[in-house]
Amino acid sequence: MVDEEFEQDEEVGAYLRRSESWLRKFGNACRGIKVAVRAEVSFFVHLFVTAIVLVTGLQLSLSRLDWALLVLSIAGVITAELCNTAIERLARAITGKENPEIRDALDMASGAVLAASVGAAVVGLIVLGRPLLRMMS
Ligand SMILES: Nc1ncnc2c1ncn2[C@@H]1O[C@H](COP(=O)(O)OP(=O)(O)OP(=O)(O)O)[C@@H](O)[C@H]1O
Repeated sequence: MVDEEFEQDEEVGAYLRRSESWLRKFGNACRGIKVAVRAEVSFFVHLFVTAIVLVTGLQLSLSRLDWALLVLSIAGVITAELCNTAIERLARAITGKENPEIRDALDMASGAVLAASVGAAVVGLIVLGRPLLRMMS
């Protein structure tokens, strides 16, 4: 009986510890986003463009699929920008000297942001272009 209660307490304790660790991971992830938004001017540009796209989308009667595409594209750009910022931080922490491998890594990370941004711009044009023209004509 005492053993059973002890086992149950252990299980509850392990469950609480797991939840705490998930909460901590979530907190760390939010902190990462906050640090990146404060440190990178380009984040403000992305957030500004995101706000314009969302407000424009709300004016037009977009389908659920259109909204899904817009949200996915925005998330893709923000994800690429976060990875780029993280790689820049790591590069700075590793060395302040010129290094061809670091140059390649930084340029690839910038390429990821470029690819995600071009993709998002194309999706934005496809999704918002026609309804915007219809609204203006
Ligand atoms: N340690 C390094 N060794 C070699 N090349 C580097 C190094 N640090 C930066 N570079 C080169 O300089 C470019 C700009 O790097 P930097 O980290 O200053 O990015 P940034 O201009 O702040 O870009 P972003 O606007 O994305 O923040 C890199 O893409 C890379 O080509």
